[in-house]
Amino acid sequence: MIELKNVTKIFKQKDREVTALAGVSLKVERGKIFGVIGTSGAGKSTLIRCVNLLEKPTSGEVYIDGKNLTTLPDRELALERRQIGMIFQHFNLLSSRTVFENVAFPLELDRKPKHEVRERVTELLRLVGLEEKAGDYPASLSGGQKQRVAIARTLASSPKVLLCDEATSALDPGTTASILRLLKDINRRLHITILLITHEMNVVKSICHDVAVISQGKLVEKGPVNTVFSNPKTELARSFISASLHVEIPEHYRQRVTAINEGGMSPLLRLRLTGDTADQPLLSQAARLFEIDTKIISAQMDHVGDKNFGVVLVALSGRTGNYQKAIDFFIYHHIKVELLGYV
Ligand SMILES: Nc1ncnc2c1ncn2[C@@H]1O[C@H](COP(=O)(O)OP(=O)(O)OP(=O)(O)O)[C@@H](O)[C@H]1O
Repeated sequence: MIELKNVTKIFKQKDREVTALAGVSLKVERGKIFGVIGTSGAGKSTLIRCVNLLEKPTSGEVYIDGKNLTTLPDRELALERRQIGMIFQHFNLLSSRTVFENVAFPLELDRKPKHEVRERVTELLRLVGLEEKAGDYPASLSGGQKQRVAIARTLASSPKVLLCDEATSALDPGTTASILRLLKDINRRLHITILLITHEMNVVKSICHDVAVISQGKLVEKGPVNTVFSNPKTELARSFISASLHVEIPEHYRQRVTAINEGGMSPLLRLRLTGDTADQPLLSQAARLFEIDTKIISAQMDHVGDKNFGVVLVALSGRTGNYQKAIDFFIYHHIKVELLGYV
């Protein structure tokens, strides 16, 4: 449905060039939700803006539904763009228009008859759960409600593709979850293909089928979400996954932890479990094999599809001479181990 082939975007400034995208290729199958995740400046906005040619790629091709947009004359491109809806972090609503009038706007531009506009807008406001706000102005709405209006407005043109540019970044976690549920619902019910960009792995985890990780304008990793979560190949993907888990050293441990073992102290380890390691009872196996004890201090396990992953903070005790053997055992079984200090 969406295909980028070797897309490069170079911004030319007075004294230098910035390569925002360097040979990006990706394919989003019809009816799927595809997430692109990356840190600030990685090229996410440029990538999503290249899909509807708000930014013209310096080289490479962009296909929507099999049509190469990069070679279309402006008039045809304008027609194709109607099939591509877009929502933004800051909603971009028209403040002088009511909720109803905002959603009606694209239909009015299309010169649809009044009764058709009324019917369609009412239906869309029902879909996003805002029928009662039809006469209100954007200023009186919450962030989540504004984003619902923006979604309804973009759906008014019956797009085949929806591009979401950090659509939940300005929202609190509860509102984010409800907007993500709405996007998932739209994807399922209206069969709209969604490409979203985000810096939060939770967004990807909640609704995406596939994910790509972008760094310095390149896609460094991509695949089905459960494969990437269970077996991340790059350090960057791993760090996004851990950031979606909130495992902190508790304050009373933080105060006691020392960099050097002052004798008889317990190593404090952070264990990152992904893929098969998360399904195996490796902590108790290590305990039996090496006569050590593992005290769990903090932990969070999560799952995507049928794959588990998680982070566990443990303090080792027991047979002191076997600590390193236990750590080697974990590493051998593909657990990522960090020694945080001694307590
Ligand atoms: N119009 C422009 N002119 C020059 N450089 C630009 C322009 N737009 C983006 N860039 C540069 O391209 C790179 C990628 O920017 P982009 O906005 O795509 O990143 P991003 O991942 O969306 O970041 P953020 O999450 O902070 O929005 C950055 O180095 C940025 O400074």
